[in-house]
Amino acid sequence: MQTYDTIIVGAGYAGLTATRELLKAGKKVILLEARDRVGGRVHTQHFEDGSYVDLGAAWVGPTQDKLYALAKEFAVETFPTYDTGKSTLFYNNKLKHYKGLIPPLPIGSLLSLDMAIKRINKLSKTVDLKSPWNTPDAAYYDSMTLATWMNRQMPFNSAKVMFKLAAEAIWAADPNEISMLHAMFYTKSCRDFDTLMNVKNGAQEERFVGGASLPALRLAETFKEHIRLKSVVRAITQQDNQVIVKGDGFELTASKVIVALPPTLAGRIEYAPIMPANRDQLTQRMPMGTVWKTYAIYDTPFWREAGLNGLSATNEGYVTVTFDNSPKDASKGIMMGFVLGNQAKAFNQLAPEERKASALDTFARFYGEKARKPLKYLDHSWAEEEFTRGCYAGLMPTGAWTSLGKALREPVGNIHWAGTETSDIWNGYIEGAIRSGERVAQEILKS
Ligand SMILES: Cc1cc2nc3c(=O)[nH]c(=O)nc-3n(C[C@H](O)[C@H](O)[C@H](O)COP(=O)(O)OP(=O)(O)OC[C@H]3O[C@@H](n4cnc5c(N)ncnc54)[C@H](O)[C@@H]3O)c2cc1C
Repeated sequence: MQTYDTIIVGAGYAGLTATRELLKAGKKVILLEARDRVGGRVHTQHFEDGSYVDLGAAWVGPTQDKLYALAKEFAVETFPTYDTGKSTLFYNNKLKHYKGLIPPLPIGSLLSLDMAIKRINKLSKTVDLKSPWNTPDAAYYDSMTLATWMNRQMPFNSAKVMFKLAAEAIWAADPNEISMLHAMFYTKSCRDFDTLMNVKNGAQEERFVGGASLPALRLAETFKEHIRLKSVVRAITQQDNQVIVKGDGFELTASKVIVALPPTLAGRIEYAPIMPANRDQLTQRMPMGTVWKTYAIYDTPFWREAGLNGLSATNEGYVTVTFDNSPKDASKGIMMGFVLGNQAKAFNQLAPEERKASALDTFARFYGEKARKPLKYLDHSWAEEEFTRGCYAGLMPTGAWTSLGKALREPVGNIHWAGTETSDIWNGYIEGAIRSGERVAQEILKS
């Protein structure tokens, strides 16, 4: 049986980072990855004509310093998300184009929306990021969903609708699925609500030339002899101060194991002895969000000629938010539409042709009839991926942070936990995954 200092499970950005850090420290390690590729929730799909789309993560923005550093180290260029021109809103059967960040709504609704955003920013400042359960009034905020809080905050329906659209785009979940304490934690973890929503000075500010997988692929290339693809880990046994990791056709031992998976997937591994009750219960309570990305690829980004920036929102249909995802040189026009939360759960049940017709209907409503005739249409569901089961990340429903949150990062014997869900900074993002990989490597080196 092969023996290692550390076995790392999962070659997303978290597992890759942990592997690199431990190799730097001279440790004997192996990284086991279920899929036939590295990158996990980041997957750039390339086409024969040279174009590409990010099926998973795509954007990087200010304060995501670790991801920027990695991109720089591996000579991956970033470029601004296109946002020149007017945004589009289809609401109450009316199509409106507008400049800047403020949607064309009645003044009462705008004030109500603005107050709600200010309020969530203020509340989020009170969160103890390292121990959210120690936040003042943690039990109170953990006893209500984000939806309950929204209903109390916003008397105007259109303010609520706009806030809901933003929340769905931020969490890929319905606000009734998320604890208010989690929403506050996540908001602070990513700076503030404005950062989460915005393109300029926000989480959607830039993309990667060549796609968001490129830094991961280039990093993995530097230690490829330490990575085993197509190696699904099924069972982890702790015995005699050693850990035995079993999968289909392999059995390896190590002093330590890092599980760098979303908690719900970590919970599907068979442990012996079984996990402590609170760890097991936690992994039963952290569902993944639900999201589809839909893409229509055109000869040119024709909406730009009409002065539109490709940023749109609507509360009708399945696709509710769109972005211009054309390449830096605009050699193609690529429109990306998100289907999020409950819309995504309904979209899951449509036939491929129905999904295509519905997404193109929405694009045509925003950008005219030309949008109905793309060179290519594709869509992608993360809930159907065996080794992800939903996106963007694992979410905390009511009660989970305050009753079980401690079990999220706490090692169990010689098993340590990583992955973006364990990060207190940029939780849910690539940046959080990288930081979790660095944190877990230090945890192991110090133990
Ligand atoms: C549609 C979408 C849009 C997103 N947009 C953005 C964005 O714009 N910017 C951003 O920063 N983030 C975004 N994210 C989130 C980002 O992708 C994740 O936060 C990040 O990639 C998580 O990395 P990770 O290493 O923690 O986990 P993962 O990437 O999930 O890595 C876990 C790895 O473990 C493997 N695995 C699973 N089970 C097993 C097993 N039993 N044995 C062995 N291996 C296993 C998986 O195949 C995977 O490779 C988005 C995600 C999605 C899906």
